Amino acid sequence: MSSAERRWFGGVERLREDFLSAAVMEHTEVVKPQSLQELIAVLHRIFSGDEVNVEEVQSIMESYESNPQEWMKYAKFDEFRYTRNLVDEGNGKFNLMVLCWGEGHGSSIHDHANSHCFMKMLQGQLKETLFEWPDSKSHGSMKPKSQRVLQENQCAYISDSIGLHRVENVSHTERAASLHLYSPPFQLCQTFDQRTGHKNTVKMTFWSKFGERTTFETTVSQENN
Ligand SMILES: N[C@@H](CS(=O)O)C(=O)O
Ligand SMILES: [Fe+2]
Repeated sequence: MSSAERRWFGGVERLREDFLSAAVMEHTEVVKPQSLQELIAVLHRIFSGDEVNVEEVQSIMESYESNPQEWMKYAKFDEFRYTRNLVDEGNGKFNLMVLCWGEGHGSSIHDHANSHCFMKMLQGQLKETLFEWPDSKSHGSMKPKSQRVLQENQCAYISDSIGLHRVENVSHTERAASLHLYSPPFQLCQTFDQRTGHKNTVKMTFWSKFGERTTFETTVSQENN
């Protein structure tokens, strides 16, 4: 590409960014991000204020059409459990990450530390099972409230007021990848024993940050899977 062409493309990109910013500010909500980079730019704009419009975030994340080339550098799988790979720190307002689920990998039943949690499928399918918060008096097992299979490009939402969930890649042949946004960001969550309802606080760690594998010391305490 010549430098003149580069300038031209740069100009077009800026125009598109201005358009997206204006659309988001006016809540026209018809913005379809054309790339992961553009999705991140729109999310920064949406989260620049103090309020979170759940439907708006959900619909924008859903309208991004997953393109593996754009998120491949974050998709680092482990043989034994699902991995959490940080993509963007959202100016301190949110964490955006790619979660990589090998065949049969799943999370424990957990909460989301009072944050909003958006979960968009990038590849494959994930089964989400919802649970009620266990009653402190009843010592019995936790019964599933509902279950659904999330399909490619779908974006689900959960928060502690909706309940708890377990997420699983039940496929024996296909891996899965999902894009998660948490606002505000958090590092600790609670996991629950399905048989007793007993809970534990666990630290959530990153397998990689910005496409670079994090060191052993910071990943050793991952326990939510
Ligand atoms: N909330 C989980 C992933 S999931 O099972 O929704 C996490 O951040 O590790
Ligand atoms: Fe979760």
